[in-house]
Amino acid sequence: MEADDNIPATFASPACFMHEVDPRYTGLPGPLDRQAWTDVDRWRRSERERLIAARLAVPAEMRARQSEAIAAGIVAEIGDVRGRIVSAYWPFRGEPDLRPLLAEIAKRGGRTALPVVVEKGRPLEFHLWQAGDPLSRGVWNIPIPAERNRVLPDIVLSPVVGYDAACYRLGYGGGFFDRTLAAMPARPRVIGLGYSAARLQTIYPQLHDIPMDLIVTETGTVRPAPQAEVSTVRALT
Ligand SMILES: Nc1nc2c(c(=O)[nH]1)N(C=O)[C@@H](CNc1ccc(C(=O)N[C@@H](CCC(=O)O)C(=O)O)cc1)CN2
Ligand SMILES: Nc1ncnc2c1ncn2[C@@H]1O[C@H](COP(=O)(O)OP(=O)(O)OP(=O)(O)O)[C@@H](O)[C@H]1O
Repeated sequence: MEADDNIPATFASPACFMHEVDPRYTGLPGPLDRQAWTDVDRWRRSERERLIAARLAVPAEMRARQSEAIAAGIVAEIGDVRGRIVSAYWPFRGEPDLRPLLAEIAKRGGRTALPVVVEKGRPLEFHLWQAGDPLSRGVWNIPIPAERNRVLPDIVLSPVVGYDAACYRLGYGGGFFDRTLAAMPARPRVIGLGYSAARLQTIYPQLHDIPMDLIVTETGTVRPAPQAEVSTVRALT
């Protein structure tokens, strides 16, 4: 087109200032901290292995007692469950066994569900399941409800491999719970749970990590400490 001949040469879009943004907010590792994220990844991998091996080394009957104490802590936290949907999980690799709690919730008029891996890299689904309902094998052979009654739980019980004082959760490394919570239309109450021996100074949270509302262990309940910013605002008003 001839009119274009008079337009001075310019860029098709504004210059990109991405290089001036903290790389963590672009979702891309920048050259300076790529090494740091690699280190965190490597550290997470070895901590997962260490913590899973440590809990599997605890005698089964001690783990069973700890599971009971954790279940009691959860009951105290969730209160009246009538008409509510609580999701838990089918335990593996030494996780606390909350199956008796699921039965208790059903007895108290709540509904219970299990997480289902649809595909690696995708959010989990939650399908209704209660004691006695048939199970089938899902991805990684994890037992899942045989019938597909998809629900959105009000309360999600999320087993931790490790946790920290800010209630961040270290899981198995699939990113499933983070992806799931990020994709849910309404945020459920998220209760992390695990053994107190799984406590870490920090999990080095990354932008995708979503903290739990609280963590229940066999020795008590951990709530995130109030943020420094929040107390500053309070102090000013
Ligand atoms: N009991 C229980 N069920 C659960 C979870 C959980 O934490 N506990 N999940 C919570 O998210 C989901 C499953 N998450 C999982 C994440 C990773 C692996 C796993 O074995 N990963 C392999 C790597 C596999 C691969 O990369 O191909 C591994 O760690 O070796 C298993 C389950 C849903 N069900
Ligand atoms: N909301 C998200 N969107 C895209 N990718 C995500 C999201 N959340 C997590 N991931 C990816 O998943 C990977 C594993 O995350 P992370 O190490 O936090 O797993 P985890 O919480 O220990 O595992 P899990 O929840 O399966 O037990 C990360 O590399 C991250 O990039």
